[in-house]
Amino acid sequence: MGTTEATLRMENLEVKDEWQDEDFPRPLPEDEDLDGLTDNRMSHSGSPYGGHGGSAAQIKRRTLIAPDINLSLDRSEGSLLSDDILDTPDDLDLNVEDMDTPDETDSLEFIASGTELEWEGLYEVRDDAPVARAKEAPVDGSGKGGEEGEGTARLWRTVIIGDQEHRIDMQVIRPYLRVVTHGGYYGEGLNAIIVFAACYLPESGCPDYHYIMENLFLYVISSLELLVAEDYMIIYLNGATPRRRMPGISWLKRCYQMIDRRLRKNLKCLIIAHPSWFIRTVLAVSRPFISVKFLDKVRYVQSLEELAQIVPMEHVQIPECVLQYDEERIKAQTESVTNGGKTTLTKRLVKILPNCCVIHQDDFFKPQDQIEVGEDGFKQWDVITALDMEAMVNTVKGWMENPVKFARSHGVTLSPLTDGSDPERELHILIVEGFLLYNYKPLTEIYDKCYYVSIPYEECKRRRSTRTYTVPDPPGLFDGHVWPMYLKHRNEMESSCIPIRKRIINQGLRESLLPCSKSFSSPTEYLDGTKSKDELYNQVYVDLQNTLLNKL
Ligand SMILES: Nc1ncnc2c1ncn2[C@@H]1O[C@H](COP(=O)(O)OP(=O)(O)OP(=O)(O)O)[C@@H](O)[C@H]1O
Ligand SMILES: NC(=O)c1ccc[n+]([C@@H]2O[C@H](CO)[C@@H](O)[C@H]2O)c1
Repeated sequence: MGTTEATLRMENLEVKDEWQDEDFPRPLPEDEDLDGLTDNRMSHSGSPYGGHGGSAAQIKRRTLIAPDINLSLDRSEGSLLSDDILDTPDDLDLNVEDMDTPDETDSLEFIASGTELEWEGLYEVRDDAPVARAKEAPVDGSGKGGEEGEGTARLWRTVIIGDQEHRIDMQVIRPYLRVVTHGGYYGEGLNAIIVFAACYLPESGCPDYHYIMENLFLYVISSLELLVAEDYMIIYLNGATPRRRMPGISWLKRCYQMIDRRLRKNLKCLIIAHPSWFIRTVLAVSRPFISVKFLDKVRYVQSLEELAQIVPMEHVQIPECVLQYDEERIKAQTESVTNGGKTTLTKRLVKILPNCCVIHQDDFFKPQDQIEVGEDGFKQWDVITALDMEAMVNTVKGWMENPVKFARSHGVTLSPLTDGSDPERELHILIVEGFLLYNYKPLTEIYDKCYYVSIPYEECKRRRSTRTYTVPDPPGLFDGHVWPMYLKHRNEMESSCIPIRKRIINQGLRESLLPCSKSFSSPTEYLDGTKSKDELYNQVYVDLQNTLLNKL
């Protein structure tokens, strides 16, 4: 196999002759090397980390020495083995003090002081070369050391992180090595794509779970050190990962904290594919503790198609189960095509969104005897004074002040992130649904995400004729009052700078307003109410997910 000109610039990284790379995910070589590497690493059959083909060269065993990382394998506080880390997988106490992001100065410093490690050596790893040997069996009390010598010599990998030397038990993590892979490069230069496939993680109930995760942790950290030369992105494939395989928060937190400053700063984007509510909620509740800069790097994609729009996928390995998961999700979306309408839509959204409360504007109509009668002889139902808006705003404020209390008093079941977690810190959503929301200033100021459903005059009239409100429409109400009021309010709304992203084209429209609150801040979405109910639902659901995730 040929060499590559690519170089790693690794601050204070020392490479010793103890690193054996056979199982290690490697950066991709230059074009001419690609095929050989792909054969081994891009397929999912058999062991993707088997030895490379091609002419023999010498194995270079290397020890990576990364700077400024304090790792300890004892069980003292803060060490990898300490119970407070490993036994509290869902600990949300994210210390993100140092989750800062790159600035120009740091990058320059880094490049200036960087030690260059040439890829060349990494590709000259061959089976006929000297075998990496652990210096000694680990003294970890785990009994996992295995014996040195023939047949077991490759089972240990030595890495030096900070001042400490660590050995990775390669045997125990061998089934999980595909957790981290190199997915090629993006943009100009050596901007690596690192793929983290959560589905390959061990199940939390498996024997030696902590021991495996501890070794996997070291493996991931050292993989990152080796794979990342310049800026990089991580694709976190969350799909097809049952909860029992999800890494504990502490493990993820530890990963983040242990990677050195250069890696942290050079991380440009963390893409979470197929995010579950769990992952999203974790980030949501961690929001107060995670730096805004770091959160800005997080992007969510709902499908592999969406991922492919952002990332060159040529060398990104997608596990079979994730591919399947992706297909099933698309199917589910396509199959569910039917339905729509703002109340209908709201009812469906409430069922799927976590901790979601609803306030219906219609519930705030004043009693019939308080509704004014206009010059046209009709009761004026479609004006803001027909509604007790003060009461409505107070209700919205009640939710804002204490969504947990609000939810409980309205019979909304709260879904805790984890047993015993604090519901106050969880994500809460409020949908405010009504026909005259954007025309009432105290409310327009609180919406974070707005939807605007429109249908043409004829369709509106037709649908209305099938409805029976608590006070049925007298003949002529629609043309004499309802529709004219709609046009008036729409004009008012449009001229009051409320952002309607897609302007209404059809003159004969009646809108339903479906603003949605908490933690969103995106412009109003125009929805075509003539679409089927399912189409509308899918559109809003996906949009809400994306908006929520990207704005958190
Ligand atoms: N996308 C749709 N396609 C066909 N019919 C629909 C669609 N959406 C709603 N409908 C029908 O239109 C009627 C009104 O729906 P819905 O109650 O959801 O609307 P709304 O905007 O809440 O009305 P309101 O003016 O009472 O607030 C219902 O009969 C519903 O079944
Ligand atoms: N919900 C009611 O009490 C009521 C009574 C009379 C008319 N309406 C109509 O509801 C629509 C908003 O959902 C408005 O167009 C009202 O005309 C509602």
